[in-house]
Amino acid sequence: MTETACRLYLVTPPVLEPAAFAPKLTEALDAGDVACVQLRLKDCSDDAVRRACDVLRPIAQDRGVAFILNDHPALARETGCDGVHVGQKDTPYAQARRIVGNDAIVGVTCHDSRHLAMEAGEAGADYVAFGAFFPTTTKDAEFKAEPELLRWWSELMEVPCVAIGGITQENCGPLVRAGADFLAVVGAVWNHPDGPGAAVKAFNAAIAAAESGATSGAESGVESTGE
Ligand SMILES: Cc1ncc(COP(=O)(O)OP(=O)(O)O)c(N)n1
Ligand SMILES: Cc1nc(C(=O)O)sc1CCOP(=O)(O)O
Ligand SMILES: [Mg+2]
Repeated sequence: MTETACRLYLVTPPVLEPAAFAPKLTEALDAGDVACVQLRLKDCSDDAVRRACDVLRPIAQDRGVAFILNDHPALARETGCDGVHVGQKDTPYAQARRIVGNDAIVGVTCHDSRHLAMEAGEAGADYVAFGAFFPTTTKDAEFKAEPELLRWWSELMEVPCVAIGGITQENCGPLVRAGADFLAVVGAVWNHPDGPGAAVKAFNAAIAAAESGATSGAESGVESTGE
């Protein structure tokens, strides 16, 4: 499996039934290169999060893919996740770090803000996330980011940056060329008409093409995908 400099960061749908979702996750991870999976469940109980972690975490970790929990540092630690992702309205970075420990991954949403990203990076975040780069139907995204932010960050800083929001196999090229270390994706993988495996393969090809300087078939709009 070819590993590109920019890698795929899968984020789960906000509502899922773990047993039904498990084969989809397996298909995605067995299809190509994925660096990380984030379990992002919204509007559900802590026990539902625990149950989903118990089913889905081993699928990722057995394949050497990091499993990160969104929003819940204490549950991330309790359930053996590799880390946690926190936003600006969630547990503050320093508290999340204290809860999960120094060996775990802590990623921080920074919207379109250089200031928030520098704060998070200086505090010790393992990555900063910028977005939304494109319109998305997965959530009401309040902020809009431009590829130039990724270029500025990656030229100046060592801390990896994640791009998120409406990213597809067709539109990801400029983000890859601007220096995104990871592309975080929901809809374009889980809603892909040919399934999540085909979606991961198409992302891997689009990222490799962007890194080699080519404009891929996907980027030129030849292939169609989910939202
Ligand atoms: C990789 C990544 N980037 C950004 C987010 C968004 O986090 P947040 O702003 O806390 O919003 P919710 O996802 O919690 O709705 C993310 N989850 N992952
Ligand atoms: C969870 C999330 N956070 C965003 C942000 O801008 O911080 S955009 C987003 C949704 C990403 O889903 P999709 O790949 O389907 O657009
Ligand atoms: Mg959050």
